[in-house]
Amino acid sequence: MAKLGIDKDFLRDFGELERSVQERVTEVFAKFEDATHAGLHLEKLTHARDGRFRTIRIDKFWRGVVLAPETGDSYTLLKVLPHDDAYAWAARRRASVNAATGRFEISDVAAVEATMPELARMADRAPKRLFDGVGDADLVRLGLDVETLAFARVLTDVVQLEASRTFLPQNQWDALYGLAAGLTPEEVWAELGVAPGQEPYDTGDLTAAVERTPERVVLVEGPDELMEVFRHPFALWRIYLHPTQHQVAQATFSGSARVTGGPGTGKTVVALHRAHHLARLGAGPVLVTTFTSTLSASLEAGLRLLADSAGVRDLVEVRHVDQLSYQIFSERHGRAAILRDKEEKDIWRKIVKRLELPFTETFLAEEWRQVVLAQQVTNAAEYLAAKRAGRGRRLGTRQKAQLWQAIWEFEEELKRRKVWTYETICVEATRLLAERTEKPYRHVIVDEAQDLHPVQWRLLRAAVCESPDDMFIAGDTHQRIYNNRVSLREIGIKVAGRSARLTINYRTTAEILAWSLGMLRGEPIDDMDGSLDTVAGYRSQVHGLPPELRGFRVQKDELEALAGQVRQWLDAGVKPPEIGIAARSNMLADSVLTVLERAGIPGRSLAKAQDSDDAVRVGTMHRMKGLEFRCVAVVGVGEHQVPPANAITPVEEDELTHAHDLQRERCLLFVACTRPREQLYVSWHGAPSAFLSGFAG
Ligand SMILES: Nc1ncnc2c1ncn2[C@@H]1O[C@H](COP(=O)(O)OP(=O)(O)OP(=O)(O)O)[C@@H](O)[C@H]1O
Repeated sequence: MAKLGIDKDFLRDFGELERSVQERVTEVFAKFEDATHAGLHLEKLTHARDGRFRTIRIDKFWRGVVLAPETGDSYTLLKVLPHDDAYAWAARRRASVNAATGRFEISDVAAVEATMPELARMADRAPKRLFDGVGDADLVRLGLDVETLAFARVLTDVVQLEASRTFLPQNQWDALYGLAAGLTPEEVWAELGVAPGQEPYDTGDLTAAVERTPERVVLVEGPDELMEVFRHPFALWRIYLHPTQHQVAQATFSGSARVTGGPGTGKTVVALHRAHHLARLGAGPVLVTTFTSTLSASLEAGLRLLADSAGVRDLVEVRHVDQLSYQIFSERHGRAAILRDKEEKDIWRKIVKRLELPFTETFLAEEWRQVVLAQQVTNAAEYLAAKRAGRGRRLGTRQKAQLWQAIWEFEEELKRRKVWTYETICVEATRLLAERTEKPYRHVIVDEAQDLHPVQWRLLRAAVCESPDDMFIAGDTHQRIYNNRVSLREIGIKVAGRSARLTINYRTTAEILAWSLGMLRGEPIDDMDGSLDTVAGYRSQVHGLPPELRGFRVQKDELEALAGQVRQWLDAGVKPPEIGIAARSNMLADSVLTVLERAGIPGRSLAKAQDSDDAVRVGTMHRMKGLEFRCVAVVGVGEHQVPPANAITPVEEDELTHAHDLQRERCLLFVACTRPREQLYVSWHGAPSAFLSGFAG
């Protein structure tokens, strides 16, 4: 039976073809098997560099370009173009097999030949070349063929390399780009998904190579599968995974595992694929969880796109972690009365006053959350012995005794009022789960892991037995936006030796990514497992405009200019929901909504938006976590607004917490700035935020 492969680049083009052409393409390829048997429709090119390219008639005007094997009957659809363009496209190119990865690649040989002489001339005059520090043996080991090696040797800067992305063989370009981004040959090797000691592949067997390239070619067995691929042409992540993403999503781990990586590197994509994979294996229920309802709704939507059968879908449950703890709690105790933030502050305030304590209520609340709840402290002796690693202010025994008295009174007050906080519900739910011998889930998958509190981690740990593939954790500590710092080891989650790091950003442009990363440079950020995380090697392969930074004298001018910017995006054809506006405070987000309304632009708060709302999304930076838009404006990034004074513990109260607060605020701005796919606009009035120093001009 003939096998048809669909190349990733074609699927992207397919989404942009006119509907009538899309329908015709679908019809032609639904009958592809008959067509190839009849041997009628595939036409050989006369002046081809690669004799294996064929064209196929779509209609009078359009032609498909198909790669046909020398033997066997597996075909790959590469392009659909107007007649002459299709022939010209195929005539310039060659298909090959990468010796290191075994993957199939296409190169635009004509472009390589046309560019080489000028690059060589420039290289002769240049003092240094881009890959002077890497020997031929390493480049060959990384899969470079003779032509690409010669090409790499005349490159003098990374801009030339970036410009060659469209014509060099894909994996070979990836290897060069990884080296140019500062990765070692070994790191590049690992990223390409090549096992250590892997023998070179047979570069003559194209059919095997196509089958070995799932990140680029999806093989369809019949018309139904074909329709399914064509149904969501822009959701490429459903079908084509980077080798590292694929490996992590499908691996069998002897225990818990995790994936890390910068913004937009596909951690959520991997988490979804993993959930799907584990559900397919069918060992038991899979929980997919995270820390907010907005995020769990977007995970749910992603899974709906991915899960192809009801059986698989039924095994996966998506819910955010507080929802899970509340459910377990309420099954036993019924509804819980939740203590509101304001009430909590009042209780602490009264205790401070009554005991005449030299601490603020914020300090006490943090001490309760970050020490007592985080470490399951239940009595004075345990509190005296507890680690206060994340807390800067040193306390003497007498002060600790005072603090314990305050915390004890607070907990007694909660009991007296019969009220709960999300954390105490979580603690109780964990206790209930610990009593059960049957755990509710066989696998737990956590997204945005950096923002879970230790009590939430304990709940999740208690929801699944320790076993192979029990927990899978996706997160990025550079995007931590709450004060929750956790050591996975201390919670009983061991991921050492079972971690993967993603480095290619699929969301944002290289310009936006580089600018945003500048904001974090030099910040020491933990990796939740006893070491420091790094941003080394993060890169994007797409280019666009640099971020636009604008300062104003007063807020009124800033917001008016924002409305003008949004109008400009809309006029350029960006749809309202593809625009996101982030502000540090709810109040500023509300002002933005008012200004948009006055300008006649539909706006919707992210807290209330439904998928179907045709409006610009406006919300706090916190709400932007995990989301993405074509264009993003981050407003109010002034010296007094970011960070806001009330979010930063005074240095004289607690030095370490002060530093952590600043880091968290910096990361929050980083999160907001890494949401756009195409354009970023950042504005302020008065002096810019200190976080922009060195960037804002
Ligand atoms: N293999 C892939 N092919 C195409 N697109 C991809 C791939 N992997 C991820 N993407 C796209 O990249 C974008 C970012 O992916 P995702 O949200 O999973 O990243 P993330 O690492 O979780 O991001 P963040 O940490 O910033 O929330 C999404 O639009 C996703 O569809």
